Amino acid sequence: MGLPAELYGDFVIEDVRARMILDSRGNPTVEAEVVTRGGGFGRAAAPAGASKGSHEALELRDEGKAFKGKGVSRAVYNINSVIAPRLRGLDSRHQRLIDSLMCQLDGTPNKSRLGANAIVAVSLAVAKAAADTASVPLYEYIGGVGGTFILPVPLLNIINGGAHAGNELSFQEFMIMPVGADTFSDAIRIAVEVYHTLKGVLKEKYGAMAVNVGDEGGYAPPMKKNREALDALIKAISKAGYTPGQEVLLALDAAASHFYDKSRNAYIVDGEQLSREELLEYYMRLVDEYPIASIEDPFYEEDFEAHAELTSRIGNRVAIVGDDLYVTNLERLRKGVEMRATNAALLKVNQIGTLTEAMDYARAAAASGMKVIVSHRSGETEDTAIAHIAVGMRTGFIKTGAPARGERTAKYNELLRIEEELAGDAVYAGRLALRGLIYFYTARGILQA
Ligand SMILES: C=C(OP(=O)(O)O)C(=O)O
Ligand SMILES: [Mg+2]
Repeated sequence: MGLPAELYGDFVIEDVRARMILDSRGNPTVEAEVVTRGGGFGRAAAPAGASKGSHEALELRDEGKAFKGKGVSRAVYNINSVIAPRLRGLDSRHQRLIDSLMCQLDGTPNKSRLGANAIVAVSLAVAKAAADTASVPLYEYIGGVGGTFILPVPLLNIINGGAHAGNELSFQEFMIMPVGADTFSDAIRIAVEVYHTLKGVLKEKYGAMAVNVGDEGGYAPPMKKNREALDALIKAISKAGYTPGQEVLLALDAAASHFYDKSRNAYIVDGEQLSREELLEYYMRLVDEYPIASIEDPFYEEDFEAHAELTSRIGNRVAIVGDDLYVTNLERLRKGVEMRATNAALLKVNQIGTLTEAMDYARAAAASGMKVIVSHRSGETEDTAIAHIAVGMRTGFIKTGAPARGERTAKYNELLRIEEELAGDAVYAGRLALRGLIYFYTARGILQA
């Protein structure tokens, strides 16, 4: 069969170009555009982390004075002068081939020559251009037609701590999961009601300054202990008229590498020094006291054993999620699977650098029974690709900040549009997630976790 020659020609990449734009922290980042012969257009931008895992692919930054050494002119140059000439004339649908060509051109294990920021922007822009040429939305291009799409449960980070805020909270993210809704739009309404109610709760107890926001749009109150944040969330959920543990669950990103003191082999939590065993007990108490459904990076990024211990103790009722632990890297994920380190994996495309590698990682995680959470970075742009990846890959979960700040609402708003577009052909993952019935799209088809 195959497509007629004229149609095949439509998908041919005619141009690839790049520019510097700003991310949500006011830092330069790189944006790529791909144009196909048929007039298809794709534009994508690289996000940037603040609490990065040390095994992430490298984000190439300039060393000169401009932007205090944070510029991206080298990454932009690499797209325009190294990548673009090699991509022109290729079929934009050949994502795997194009991604591996970029990996070859780079030639390093961590994409340090061309920069993962350069590569990820092009990789996503190629997929968007191919989808546009085919006149299908990106989620459909990624996920294919014929199966029910799943609108993900959002994990909304509404209290910011750690590296994302100027307060003393040791955990980085205190999130809510509005599972008790029938639709994604209803889940967002619940989340917004809790977010706004939380503002009042925080003002009342900590004063007006407490509702200044952190990098991901969550409030950054002057709290000292993690339980203060959890108590505030519970109060806000109840005051907004919902039942914690039923309609709304809690989720944490401890981001423990950032409060791990290597020299003492100990964790500094709530101003106290805890051994790995004491931290494990601390988590066990927290999940008994609060309706916590998910804990990301509970231990520092090299301690697979401690993750495995926690997963064996509470993995039957709580998602233990690897972010800095896996950095969207298949090799590290495989080690995690072998050691049963976690039962869930975070997916950040820019941690590894190409859409193909990120999708391989998601499939491998799902095939081993792990839940997959598609994630933004703390430094974001208006790019909405991750909303499409979550729907297309039917991961059932997305974490993309508070329901405020344009770079975060860009993703939630895109999901609202997708929901409307799919109408009855999509289900909201909320109650499915509650019952552990999330379906994953895998290379071999649909798999029930
Ligand atoms: C989103 C996160 O933060 P960052 O982008 O700063 O790594 C995270 O740690 O999950
Ligand atoms: Mg994290």
